[in-house]
Amino acid sequence: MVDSSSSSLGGVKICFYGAGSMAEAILRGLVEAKLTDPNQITVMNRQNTDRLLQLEQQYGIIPATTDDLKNEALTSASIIILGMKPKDAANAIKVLKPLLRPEQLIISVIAGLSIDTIHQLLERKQPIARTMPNTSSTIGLGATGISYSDTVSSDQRELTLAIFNAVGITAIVEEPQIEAVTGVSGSGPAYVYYLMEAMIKAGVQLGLSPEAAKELTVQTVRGAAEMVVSTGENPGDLRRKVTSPNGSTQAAIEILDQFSFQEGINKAILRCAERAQEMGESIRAEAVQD
Ligand SMILES: NC(=O)C1=CN([C@@H]2O[C@H](COP(=O)(O)OP(=O)(O)OC[C@H]3O[C@@H](n4cnc5c(N)ncnc54)[C@H](O)[C@@H]3O)[C@@H](O)[C@H]2O)C=CC1
Ligand SMILES: O=C(O)[C@@H]1CCC=N1
Repeated sequence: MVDSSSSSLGGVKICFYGAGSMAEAILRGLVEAKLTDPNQITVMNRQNTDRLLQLEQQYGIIPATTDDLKNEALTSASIIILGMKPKDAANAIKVLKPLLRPEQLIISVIAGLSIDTIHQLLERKQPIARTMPNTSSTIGLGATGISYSDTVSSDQRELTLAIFNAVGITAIVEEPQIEAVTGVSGSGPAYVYYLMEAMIKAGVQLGLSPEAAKELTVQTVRGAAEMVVSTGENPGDLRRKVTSPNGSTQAAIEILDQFSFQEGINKAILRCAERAQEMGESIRAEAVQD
């Protein structure tokens, strides 16, 4: 089920544990949609205080710059969002373990990290929302897959939806399908940018200025996506409408087929999902080491 509705987060305290690009995309959405008061949001990272102060200046959120402030932020939040890289996750979760109260909701955006591994690292069945957003959340056009542990209450499910619906659309999936979400939409923006890079390069090769090639490419990708949304037609049907028999588009598609374009995309997405699983297994290995 895909959902794009939103509701208010009221006075719920949210702590971003990790303050990188994904954390910023989400907190920016929350603040700009006025879903929560910025002073209900605390942000922390490992050591880059300048980054926290920049986020404070830009969004009005509260930076947790000392160990005491970090501990207080983690202890007092109703929701803790794990936003570190997979390689840093095991250590960060171990630090969190003695500070947590049983009813605090953990939302993870970390690729590959399973609910079971988080439970193992915490040695208890904390409520967990495992999510896979994407960077388009920055402009409110994100696509986020969400799965919940059994211990997440219905209020916590609503809060999770409110957070991610503030930055785009959401789809609730069973946990094993989160890797598929990573393959399709988590990493998906990168495939589209890669396609755009190739289109711009070819345009320049054919004599367009770099600026014109870029503008035409960007508008084409934007227009194509918007056509699917506003007409409700399938991408395949829309493609066929562009493709006149024996015309220039058909000639282009034949070349793409010659280079196994669709197979390439298929294999890329399958490998992406597999890689996410491998990253998750590395974190699990750290969890069982202790
Ligand atoms: N960038 C993307 O397109 C997407 C990323 N993700 C996931 O989001 C997570 C974060 O990715 P980015 O924001 O791109 O990474 P990033 O490198 O921009 O940010 C990571 C943040 O975690 C902090 N951190 C690391 N260890 C910490 C610790 N022990 N305590 C406190 N803070 C700590 C770092 O200081 C930094 O602020 C990753 O796990 C990734 O799998 C999910 C979907 C899309
Ligand atoms: O490349 C990565 O591992 C992350 C996960 C989804 C997008 N970026």
